[in-house]
Amino acid sequence: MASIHPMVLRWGIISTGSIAAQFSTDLLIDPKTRNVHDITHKITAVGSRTLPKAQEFIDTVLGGDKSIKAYGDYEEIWKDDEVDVIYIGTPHTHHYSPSYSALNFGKKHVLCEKPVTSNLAELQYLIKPAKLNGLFFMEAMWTRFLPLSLEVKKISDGLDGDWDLGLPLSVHADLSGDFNIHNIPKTHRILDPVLGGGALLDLGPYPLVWTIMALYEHPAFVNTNNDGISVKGSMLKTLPSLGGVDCNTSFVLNFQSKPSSSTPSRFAAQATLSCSINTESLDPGVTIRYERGMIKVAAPIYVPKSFSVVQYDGEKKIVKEEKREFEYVGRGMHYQADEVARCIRDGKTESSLWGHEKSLFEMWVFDEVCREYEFPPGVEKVT
Ligand SMILES: NC(=O)C1=CN([C@@H]2O[C@H](COP(=O)(O)OP(=O)(O)OC[C@H]3O[C@@H](n4cnc5c(N)ncnc54)[C@H](OP(=O)(O)O)[C@@H]3O)[C@@H](O)[C@H]2O)C=CC1
Ligand SMILES: O=C1OC[C@@H](O)[C@H](O)[C@H]1O
Repeated sequence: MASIHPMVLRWGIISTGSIAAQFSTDLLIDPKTRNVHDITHKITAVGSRTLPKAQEFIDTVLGGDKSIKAYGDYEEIWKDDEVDVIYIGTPHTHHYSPSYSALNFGKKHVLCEKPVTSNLAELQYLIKPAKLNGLFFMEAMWTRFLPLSLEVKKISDGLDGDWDLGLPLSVHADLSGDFNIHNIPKTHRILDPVLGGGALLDLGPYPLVWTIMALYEHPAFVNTNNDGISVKGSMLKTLPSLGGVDCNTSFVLNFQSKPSSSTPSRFAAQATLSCSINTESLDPGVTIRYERGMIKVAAPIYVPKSFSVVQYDGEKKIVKEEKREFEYVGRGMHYQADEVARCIRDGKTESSLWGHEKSLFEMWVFDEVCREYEFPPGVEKVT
């Protein structure tokens, strides 16, 4: 519905790397061109470790807009009264400190890149000041907000009247990328253990988000403090000369819950997930099998452009099939930004689609998978 006075959310951007540029570019798209009329986004400040980089980012990515302030450190961003919410796009192991300062000292809302922290303990420590200060805080799990994801979820949950696939039985999901690991500098964030290098923390969030959508959030899965969920992981690491980070990681999650009054069948499903930094993704990147059908999501699973669904009869004969394709204005990172704006406007401290509980679950899973991996001393700020 059109609003006469769209709420203007003022963003401060922390860091000037590749994803900060992509996210900021999506923020610049006029929401009206996306048929969004109730909120709008304005970047008011950019903070970098060096002032020239902040200014260069404004000049090259943000069209040289003179109204945007450039800062030569991150602290100035959370001190700025013209910033409502801070976007953090630093490497994984540098998510905790700026998030903590913004929430605790700056009393600013925060959207922080994935993985939200290096471990579960760090995340638990961030949620405390967020709650205490009544601030919105979310991991930038943009995939959860894509229109494609919302449609897959409706079918998967049995809420699309045209489809009746039954309960999910299994998820297979992979996100990989050939980062050319033998030829990039050892200081690249994908290899450097100090920056949280390796496959799991960088790519693992995406196979997991599809599992969370299909299984963890399924209306028939009754979750009692994760009691019905088990995790096992296996990591193949790079040679020490390449940092010794995880190169190929697989993890399996079992979800089981007893029948409830609303769901007479027992919920039992397995997710088999993988991520690699030395090879391409599998395509389709996600396959979800159900009692009476299957959904396949095309790679890349962080921003898929199509999915297909089939439904079977009792003899496993296909009775119905469909492929749906999607196009997004920009990269598609604005859907999560719109969610942030609406939550803040409505006084919410977390999103109902990707709230603290889901990020806590993600970091718990990663801690379990990482049992055989140790960060260099001092990298984890809370243990
Ligand atoms: N949602 C998505 O699709 C994607 C998310 N990401 C996430 O975003 C984060 C950043 O990734 P990406 O943009 O590719 O990384 P880049 O290396 O391109 O950028 C990271 C930026 O962080 C800042 N920074 C702060 N401390 C350090 C440090 N010690 N070493 C290096 N840079 C530092 C730098 O900005 P400055 O010098 O200005 O301070 C740098 O430009 C990761 O956590 C990743 O998981 C990445 C890609 C896609
Ligand atoms: O979030 C991400 O998605 C795309 C990948 O290429 C990137 O490394 C990762 O950080």
